[in-house]
Amino acid sequence: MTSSQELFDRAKTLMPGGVNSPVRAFGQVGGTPRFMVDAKGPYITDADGREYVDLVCSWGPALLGHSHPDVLAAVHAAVDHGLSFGASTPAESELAMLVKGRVPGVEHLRMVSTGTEATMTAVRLARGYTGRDLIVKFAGCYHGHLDSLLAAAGSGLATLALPGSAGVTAATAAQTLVLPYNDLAAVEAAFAAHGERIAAVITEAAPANMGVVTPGEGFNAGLSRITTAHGALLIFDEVLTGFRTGPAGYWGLTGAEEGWTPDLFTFGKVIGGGLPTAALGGRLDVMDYLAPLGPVYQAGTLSGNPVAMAAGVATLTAATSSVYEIVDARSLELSAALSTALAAEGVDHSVQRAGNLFSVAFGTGAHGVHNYDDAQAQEVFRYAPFFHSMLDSGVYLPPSVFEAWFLSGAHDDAAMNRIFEALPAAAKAAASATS
Ligand SMILES: Cc1ncc(COP(=O)(O)O)c(C=O)c1O
Ligand SMILES: N[C@H](C=O)CCC(=O)O
Repeated sequence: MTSSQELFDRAKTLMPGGVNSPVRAFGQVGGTPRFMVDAKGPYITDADGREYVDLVCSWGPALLGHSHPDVLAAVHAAVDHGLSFGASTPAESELAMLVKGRVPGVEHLRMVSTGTEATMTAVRLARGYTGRDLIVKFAGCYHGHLDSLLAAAGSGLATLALPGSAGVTAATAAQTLVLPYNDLAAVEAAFAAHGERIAAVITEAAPANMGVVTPGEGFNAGLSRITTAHGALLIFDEVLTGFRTGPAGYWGLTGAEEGWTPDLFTFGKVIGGGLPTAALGGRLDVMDYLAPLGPVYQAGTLSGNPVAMAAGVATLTAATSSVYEIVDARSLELSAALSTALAAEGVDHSVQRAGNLFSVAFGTGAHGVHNYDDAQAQEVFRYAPFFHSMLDSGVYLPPSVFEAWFLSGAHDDAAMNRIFEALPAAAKAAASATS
């Protein structure tokens, strides 16, 4: 009996499934979730003292690696002045200025505590601003666990093979139109049929919750064009991609060059540097529709928490162009090595990429994954033996084939070599998997 097993057995008597977020439960890969007690740089250590190269990075926030000295120092300094004031602080504006400096389309910003709160508020704001009721989302895109966006939601729902969530009323579900990803014709058709009722289209800037999917050439630009033409808003969910795929997120790699800007952005993960902070921001006239200036209500006891703000400011300050260069280069190296190892064992696969984000899909061949149907049609059964082989070799991957792999600026040669050495055995395990 390992410490993780003992801790998991105890947790199961205290919490549903023994976890506080479903993907942590190893439901798709089986076995005992590792209980973690320490994380530094590219490594994470479990309760049994086993150290792993971490390719989860807290599901994205640890862009700089774990326990970055600048972030820890900023947090310690903030803690010395108190944990929470329930009042405005200078650090909120410092973080907002850093965001605006990177993403000029963010004219005003509202801090919240989780990505879910950011997207939930963006949806309410879009409805309030436009006076319309329908929201368009794409199958396989995950935007957090708000009722209206849980249909065909990817992430943990994909992992558990759930089409949506119980507890969402039919009336709420009916106000969400779910369309296939990467299909602009379907978007045009939805607007032709319901254009005067659609408040917003929400999309992951680059989907990473059905595995990674590359937005097709012109797809995001097309969403911007169509929504603008119909007086609807485009909500660009950068909770996962924001400040990770580049200094200005995925928009910085696409919209900035193509000359379009979404009406609203949502951010999470990296913006809080590992503490619970997220945000929504965008057009001034839309954002100022929020209370106290406007009629759309939103609030939060811990919003703009001073310790979280300090972590966010320190993280964005330390995330210089050289950090992005490292993450981009490591991502290319690792996805190439992954593909080489799988090909050597004759495993049909595609490495799915969007900026520096990537994931693997099995049995998808030359076609790859372009939407949720493709993602669900893959040979999911090959991932569990692949995952456990990597885990046994000291590499901690996301415990679901539908999640992205995350690197950091701290993934040095030693960490990368450990991953490279683990790949051949894992590829062999994937090759011999049976459904
Ligand atoms: C694209 C995207 N949007 C929203 C969310 C929700 O964020 P949170 O888990 O902080 O509520 C997530 C991840 O969880 C995400 O990946
Ligand atoms: N896919 C999710 C976020 O990006 C995984 C994190 C979670 O829900 O626990």
